[in-house]
Order: sequence, then structure tokens, then C-alpha cells
Amino acid sequence: MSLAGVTCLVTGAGGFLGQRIVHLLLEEEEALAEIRLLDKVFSSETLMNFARYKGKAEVKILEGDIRDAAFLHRACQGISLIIHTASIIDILGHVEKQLLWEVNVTGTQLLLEACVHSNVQYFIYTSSIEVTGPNCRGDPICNGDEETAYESSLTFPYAETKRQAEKHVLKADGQALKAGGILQTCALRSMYIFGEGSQFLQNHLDQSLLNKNIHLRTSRKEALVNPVYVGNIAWAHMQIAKALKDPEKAKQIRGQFYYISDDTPPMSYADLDYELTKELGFGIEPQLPMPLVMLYYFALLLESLSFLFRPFFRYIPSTNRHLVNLMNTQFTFSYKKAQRDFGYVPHYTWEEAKQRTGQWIASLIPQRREYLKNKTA
Ligand SMILES: NC(=O)c1ccc[n+]([C@@H]2O[C@H](COP(=O)([O-])OP(=O)(O)OC[C@H]3O[C@@H](n4cnc5c(N)ncnc54)[C@H](O)[C@@H]3O)[C@@H](O)[C@H]2O)c1
Repeated sequence: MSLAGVTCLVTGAGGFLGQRIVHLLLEEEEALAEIRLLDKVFSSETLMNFARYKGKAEVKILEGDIRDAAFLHRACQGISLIIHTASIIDILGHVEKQLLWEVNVTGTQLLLEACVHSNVQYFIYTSSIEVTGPNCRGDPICNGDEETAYESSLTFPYAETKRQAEKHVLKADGQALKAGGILQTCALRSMYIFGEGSQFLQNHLDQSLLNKNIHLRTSRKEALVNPVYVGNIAWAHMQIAKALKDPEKAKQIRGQFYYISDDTPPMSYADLDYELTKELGFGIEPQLPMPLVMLYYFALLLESLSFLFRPFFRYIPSTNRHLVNLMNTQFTFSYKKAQRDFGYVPHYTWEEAKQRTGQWIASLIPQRREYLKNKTA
């Protein structure tokens, strides 16, 4: 199956993953008819990058807010496939809960309504491993899959919004479209994504540059996770989009969620930072700054202070219990179901992913050093 002649809308098209998906869509050998790129804002650099592609597909830029129902209705007119990546990611609590909910959950509901109204047939939602966990007890999962039972008591707002949005997406599968036919939906639960353009990696790089090129040990070595390279998670979106167009494969996929990882060897989040930069001369602290239990109570203390200060000013703790758990719980998942149902296999090996990401980090170092020097001067 190809995406020839498809009209596709990508939300969050200016983001880290969104841009990568757009590049793959633009590079498709059998061109799509039209690609609409929706985001709240596009940087001039992003627009220039898109403009470099001289494919046959018509490209339209739509700047606007996912919470704007009228804007979404216009954006969905004549579209047959939606890849919905737009979201606010917030792991520290910088964003007010209401805004997070409005963008991540209400925005997704509005988009689904616009689909029914405008007869969009296929809807792919970029979900997250955080929908599953880890839970507040830090129960580990090793090589889990879509059948793995897990008791998750979610308390952290970002994870909860992703879970609710995914629920709405999967529930919308089979809804009758206005002009006949049905809406077909699915969700990809992505592992933590690394690669060129990752804001998280850039932040970690800054922290280690300020720490004499030594990465902070934010997770213990045994807390194995299996992050996914951005090129591979983008590739998974393409594979599932193509499979949805095949009525036989669509039967398997519709209304389902899939874990998407790749062949990145399991390692802790902190060790990933180290692996990506060790050839550039970076090191890593050998141990957590304090025993894990203490780290947990330290996070609780900071959260309590934040709560007490709330009537006077907004204090955002540098860590919280959810983050301590997330960083220190073994949580690995297989992509076997995605392989079986829509033929997903990673496009890039771990070595390629590491090399590409490492090169990008190397290119960042001079400018980040300069930036940090000016900031601390
Ligand atoms: N980065 C990760 O490690 C990771 C892991 C698992 C899942 N995900 C999911 O992947 C998706 C993409 O993540 P990303 O890392 O590319 O994040 P990103 O922040 O780079 O991209 C998200 C995009 O959504 C846009 N957006 C935010 N609010 C909007 C609004 N109100 N209206 C329109 N657009 C809006 C942003 O401008 C941004 O370009 C998200 O849904 C995220 O939950 C990310």
C-alpha cells in the first residue's frame, strides 16, 4: 500500500516528531495529493526546511490552535488521514493543569468531532508510554506488550491527559461519518523519543556542560527503559497509515493501541545521555545523588513546599515523585504486535540512531557553551 493521492493533515507539524513525520510524507515516492501542516506556531527555520523539499504533494501551512473548533473544521475539509501529534508535554508541572487538559484532551475531542463532520476516514494518535505507567509503587515491566496487565494509578497531569485523549480516540473508532462511511482510529504508544532536535537532550546537554561535561545520574543503572529513535517512531506512523488503507489490515488495527520501541538496547535514561555523548568525551556520575528512598522523600518535600507557597507565589519544584519513579523504574516494551499487525520494523539501527544523534549533539556544543557562558556571566 502507498499513500498516493491521500490528503493528510499533521497536527503538531512544527514539533520534534511532527517535523520528522512531515519529512517522510514529503519524501514518499508515490506522492500524496496534499499535506496540511498544523501547529500553533512554526519557526522560520522549520518552514525553510519544509520548503527545501520539491515533491509533487501540495503543502499548506495552517497556523492556529488545536482548541479552536472552527479552525479545525476548516483544517479537516477534504482530508482523508490525520496524524495527531500536537500536545503539550509537561513533566515538571510548568503548565497549568487546565491548559494541559484543554490542549491535550479537549483539543483531541474537537479534532475527532471535526473528523466526523468533514468525513475524515483515518485517524492516528501519537500516544505515550506514560499512559501505561510506571505507577506510583514503581512496579517494573520487562519486555511488556499490549497484553501485559498493569495496575496504573495515574496522578501526574500530563500522563492523565494522554490517557484520556487516547481513550477518546479509540472510542471514536467506528463512528459514522456525516457523508457515510466510518472513522477508523488507532494509537501509537511511543517510548521516550531521542534524536536530532530533541529539546530534552538539549536540556540534558546544558546540565552536563554546566557540570564539567559530566551527566547527572538522574536514574539508577538498573532502571532499564527502551527509548525509540525519532526516525523510527516517525516511520511507524507511516507504516500504520499505509496499513490502514488496506481493508484487511485495517480490521486488525482499528481501535487498537501499539507500543512502539526499536532496537535501542535497554538502558536507564541517564545512561542513554551518556551513550549518546561518550565519544564526545562526556562522562556520567557513578551514583544517584542520594539513595532512591531519600530522593523520593526529597521530591515529596519539594512538592509540599510548592503546595504551601501556592497562595503567595508559584514555585515549581525541580523534581517530583512521579519523575523520580519514571526515571528509576524498569519499563521496557516490545514492538512485536506492531510488527505482526502492520509490518513495523525499525528503519534505523541503534548504531545509526546513535551516530546521527551524536553528530547533532556535537554540532550543538559550541553554541550551547556560548549561550550558557552569557547566561551565567
Ligand atoms: N518526546 C517524547 O519523548 C515523547 C514520548 C512519547 C510520546 N510523545 C508524544 O509525541 C507527540 C509529539 O511530541 P514532541 O516530542 O514532538 O513534542 P513537541 O513539543 O516538539 O511537539 C508538539 C507540537 O504540538 C504543538 N502544540 C502545542 N500546543 C498546541 C496547540 N494548542 N495548538 C496547536 N499545536 C500545539 C507545539 O507547538 C509543538 O510543535 C506528543 O503527542 C507527545 O505526547 C513524545
